[in-house]
Amino acid sequence: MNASEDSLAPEVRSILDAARERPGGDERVAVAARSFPDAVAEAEAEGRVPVVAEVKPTSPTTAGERTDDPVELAREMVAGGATALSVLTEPEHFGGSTENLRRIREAVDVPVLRKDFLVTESQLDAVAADLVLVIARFVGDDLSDLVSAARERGFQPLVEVHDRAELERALDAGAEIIGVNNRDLAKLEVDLETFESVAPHVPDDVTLLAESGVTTTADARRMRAAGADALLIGTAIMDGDARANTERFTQATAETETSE
Ligand SMILES: O=C(O)c1ccccc1NCC(=O)[C@H](O)[C@H](O)COP(=O)(O)O
Repeated sequence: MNASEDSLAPEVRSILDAARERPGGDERVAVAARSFPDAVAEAEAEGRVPVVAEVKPTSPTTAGERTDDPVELAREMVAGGATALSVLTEPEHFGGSTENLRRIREAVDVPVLRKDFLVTESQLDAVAADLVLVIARFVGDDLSDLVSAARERGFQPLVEVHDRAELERALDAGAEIIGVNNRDLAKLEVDLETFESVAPHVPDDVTLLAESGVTTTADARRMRAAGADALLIGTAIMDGDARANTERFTQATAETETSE
């Protein structure tokens, strides 16, 4: 365990330990990815807030588990105007699976992000997706190699950062799609100021996501005003009617006041 890992919340340590044990795929995947930047541009052109809606059955910070068909949930999110979907594939702590992702990607035509805690190159080969998450804090010095390995397979890597030092590492690794996670993996606390403090330092040609903690349309507008090209929203969409919830966020433009 290095110093940075030492400070992780116990739940996150457990996620990381499980990730290190998880096997990779048998064969190298080759993906013809649906372009995420193009999907973001299309949403903007149509007057929708670009939302990446997350199929997240449960999590260490959520009570209970949503057990309805993930494919139906995904279809509802797309019907609500989601620009892309994020699908948890982590099984032990988030109730996800690679099979969920495979079925969802087959059922929808928007880009699909594989949301997992990947730490080795072979884990990229477990399932095809349009985007794959690489968390700067979890992969340490392997960040550049994992970004390259993801691209070699056709994935669009989404590099997740939490502070400026991680942002610099992501940029050095050649990241073109970056997510600033408002959730601090050391304490599991969410603070939207995290995005606001990191976003001004992100170059304009990067597609920038605000991740975690967007629970109201006011939060959505706040993240957009701070420079988010897209919003990654899980809990607030999974809690109740996924289509109506997604619709509320995709219509949360600065001009539109929507009720919560
Ligand atoms: O969501 C959690 O409880 C969690 C706990 C520990 C590590 C990661 C966690 N979440 C992963 C995510 O990145 C979120 O699912 C995603 O950003 C959506 O967040 P939210 O809209 O706040 O559900």
